Amino acid sequence: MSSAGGVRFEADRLDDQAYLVEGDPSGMLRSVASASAQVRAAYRSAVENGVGRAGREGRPRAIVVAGVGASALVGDVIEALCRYGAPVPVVTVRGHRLPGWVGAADLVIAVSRSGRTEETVAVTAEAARRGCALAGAGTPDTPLSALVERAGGPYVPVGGATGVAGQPMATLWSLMVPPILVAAALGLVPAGESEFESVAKRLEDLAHRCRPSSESFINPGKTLAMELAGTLPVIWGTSPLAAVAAHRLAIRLNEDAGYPAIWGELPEAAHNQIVTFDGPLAGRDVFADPFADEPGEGTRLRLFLLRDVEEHPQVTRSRTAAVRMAEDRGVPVSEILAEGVHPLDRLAALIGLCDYASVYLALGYGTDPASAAAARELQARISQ
Ligand SMILES: O=P(O)(O)OC[C@H]1O[C@](O)(CO)[C@@H](O)[C@@H]1O
Repeated sequence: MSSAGGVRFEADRLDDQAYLVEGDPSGMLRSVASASAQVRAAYRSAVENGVGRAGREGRPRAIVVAGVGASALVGDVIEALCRYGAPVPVVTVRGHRLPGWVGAADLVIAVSRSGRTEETVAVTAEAARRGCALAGAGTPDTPLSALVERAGGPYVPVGGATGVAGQPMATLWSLMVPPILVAAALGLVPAGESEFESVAKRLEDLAHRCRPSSESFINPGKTLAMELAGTLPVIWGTSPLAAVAAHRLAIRLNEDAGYPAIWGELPEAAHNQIVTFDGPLAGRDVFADPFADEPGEGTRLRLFLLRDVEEHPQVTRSRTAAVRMAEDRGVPVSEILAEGVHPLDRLAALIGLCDYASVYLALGYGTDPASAAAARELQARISQ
């Protein structure tokens, strides 16, 4: 048993079927299980809504993806997919303003589940004023959809769902598939029906293995949640794409469980975050833990390596050395190896598992994974 902020993580809860329903009133576990359905539906909807027209006027000079939070990860995924093979730069803008260089030769893809997020709407409006080509994904009949449609761009509607199914964190795949298909229409990413079907199958398989009725000792989602519990997680990706999954896990932990997390990417993290293995938060209790049952129990640093089979050889050396160094210093390490040939398959393998782990972690702490109350409070405070 571990505790944080006076809230106990109770592993038993993860195998208590009644609690998994009661403790998750909005059905976040069901929304994670819907990932494969999201992929299939978003593929159909993107095709029906004409994402293919993005390629008709030739390639843009650059692609800018506008979004914040989970929606901004879509830009990071496209950037990671395009980084080494595509002749077009991809930049994600998480803020209110477009960089000065963006102009009429560029394509701006706006991503927002709500279609109303202040930053994303502001950037898209600025892009429209500068004459950029626009595309988008999110809720229809919103300020965002109006901007994209007025500019003649494809806008792929994402659900009309309310509750947890309407939350950006719960709809990553619905938001991600259409912009990737825009990049595919531009010849930048090899992704079509068969690739997305394979992603859907992988997510389906994970949903089966991580289902609530599968017990902790054979359930990889519950196992990962138990490894996360009581730690300050340092999550590293070993490739650009795996780093997006690391970022995704960190922000899911924040939003689902109110849990802190540090994420990074090798080789960069080997130049700075590795020093934390020698720091005051490593290898022993870091927060006084009034509920600890055993001496030595409490929150401490733990390294989570999200591994991609496509690692730079020097990253492989760096990772191997970092694991040894962590073990020498008493920092526990969990490694998750992404399976799959296509990069999207490997991304799905990592994100699919991490999404379950994050929700199970929240439930183990008795937290409603759909509340994200502080983020809403802040938005409400600044919108007045
Ligand atoms: O996709 P949207 O609706 O623009 O929301 C962006 C982000 O804002 C939040 O709703 C928090 O304010 C996050 O949950 C989400 O990832």
